[in-house]
Amino acid sequence: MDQPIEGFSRLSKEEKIQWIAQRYTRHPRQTEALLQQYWNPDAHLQQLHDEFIENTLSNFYLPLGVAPNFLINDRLYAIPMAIEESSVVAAASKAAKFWLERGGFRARVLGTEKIGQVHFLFHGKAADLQEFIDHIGPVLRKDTAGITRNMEQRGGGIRDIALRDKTEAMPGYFQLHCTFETLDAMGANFINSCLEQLAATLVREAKAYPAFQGMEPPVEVLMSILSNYVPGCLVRAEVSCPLEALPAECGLTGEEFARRLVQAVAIADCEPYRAVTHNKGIMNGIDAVVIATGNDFRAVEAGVHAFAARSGSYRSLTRARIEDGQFHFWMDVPLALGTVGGITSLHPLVRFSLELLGDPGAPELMQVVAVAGLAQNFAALRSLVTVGIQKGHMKMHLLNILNQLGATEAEKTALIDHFKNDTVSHSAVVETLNALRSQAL
Ligand SMILES: CC(C)(COP(=O)([O-])OP(=O)([O-])OC[C@H]1O[C@@H](n2cnc3c(N)ncnc32)[C@H](O)[C@@H]1OP(=O)([O-])[O-])[C@@H](O)C(=O)NCCC(=O)NCCSC(=O)C[C@@](C)(O)CC(=O)[O-]
Ligand SMILES: NC(=O)C1=CN([C@@H]2O[C@H](COP(=O)(O)OP(=O)(O)OC[C@H]3O[C@@H](n4cnc5c(N)ncnc54)[C@H](O)[C@@H]3O)[C@@H](O)[C@H]2O)C=CC1
Repeated sequence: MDQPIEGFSRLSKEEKIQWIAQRYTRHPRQTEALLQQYWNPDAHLQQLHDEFIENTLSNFYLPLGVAPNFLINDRLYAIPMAIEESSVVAAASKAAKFWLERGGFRARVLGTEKIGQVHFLFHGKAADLQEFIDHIGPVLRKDTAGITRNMEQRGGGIRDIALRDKTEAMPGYFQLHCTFETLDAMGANFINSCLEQLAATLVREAKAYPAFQGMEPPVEVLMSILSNYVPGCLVRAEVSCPLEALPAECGLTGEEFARRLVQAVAIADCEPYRAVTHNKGIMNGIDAVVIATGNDFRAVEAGVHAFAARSGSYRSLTRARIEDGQFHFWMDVPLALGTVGGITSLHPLVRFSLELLGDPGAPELMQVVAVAGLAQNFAALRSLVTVGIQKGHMKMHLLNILNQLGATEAEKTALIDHFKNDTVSHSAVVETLNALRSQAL
């Protein structure tokens, strides 16, 4: 019977690789060579990357691309994008060019409020609890002063601490629902440190509170954790142009093109099956920049999709309308991002990405990321309501297919030329490559 391993975390990286390769792979020597092939030759740099996570075996390459020509609030950006999917960077680049010629993107931060909660049980009267929380308010602030001092000096800190009664959802369940300002930090560690101190103060003061004597325990804290749902940490990205400035594509007038875009967004707003893919396309843009700048894309994804469902059904993140001869297209999206903290100062390519963006603060990065998402959605919808997604997407995917087939550089050049005017499909590429190879025999 397969045996588990004890003390894996204490093995050296080489020992970990050896055990994994021998235990789980068909050709252990080749596995070891493969994992070592992806190590960086600079041992110091490799150690830095090893230490980002636990049980590191190797590095996992993700392409880092760039989309130039993004005019955002009258400033030109080249946006770094880390993503494995073909056509995403091309689509963003094409959308950037399109709107560059039409006044560019506008973006503005609507709020930067972060959320954290202490989840606890209390089985007395809610009114008594509210009186108690009001009573210990100054102590809650005093006990967290050591944690919040520097953040407050920067203008941030704990904004509010409020009792929330959740007993209708679960007997005895109450929250300290807290709001924070964390400036250029995403703030998870700062918020969680504050919450754990608030919880300790809550328990300590409840035990000493006269009205709670005899309650054992008066308060039971279950969890102290930030929320990744941040509807108050919101940024708006938008574009607009006169209908006549829209391209007459595929025989459509600019107005007909705009109408189809508005209808495509309306479908994503009323049909969840479409909304999920519509928003996935937006996240192609958002995640690529979030990853390139060393931010936590899991936190962003969870919060954005919760926001898309805030009405009670899952809907489009973007909006579109035609008004007074103008096409308007925009998105409000919650983004808790950091330009300090996490790995933002550690990872050399993250530092490159932030430098590429002009070393923005978190509010400016929020705007760039939101614009990348809006641009991605525009590019996808522009294809979907005209020539279809496959023409462009598969044109970009062609190289992946040719690499899968082991095409030579000469064969790649010939087939890229061949498919300039034909829609790429895997079977068509195989047939064309085989015909080319049989001619060469
Ligand atoms: C793919 C394109 C851009 C081709 O578009 P095209 O018209 O064939 O490209 P082009 O050769 O005319 O070039 C126009 C511009 O596109 C960009 N571009 C063009 N080619 C490249 C390239 N090789 N490398 C870098 N950039 C490229 C670049 O900006 C270029 O300008 P230039 O640099 O020449 O001055 C277009 O068809 C497009 O935007 N399609 C949409 C593709 C897309 O949305 N991809 C996302 C993945 S599909 C998905 O997951 C999302 C989706 C669709 O499911 C979301 C949804 O359902 O809503
Ligand atoms: N559920 C979640 O989203 C969770 C995420 N994380 C991780 O937490 C990390 C982010 O945590 P943070 O507290 O943001 O990072 P952090 O703790 O690494 O750094 C933030 C600190 O930077 C300092 N700082 C310096 N200049 C600042 C400025 N201008 N503005 C604000 N702070 C400044 C402050 O001391 C601040 O507390 C991410 O890597 C994330 O993956 C951790 C736990 C949970």
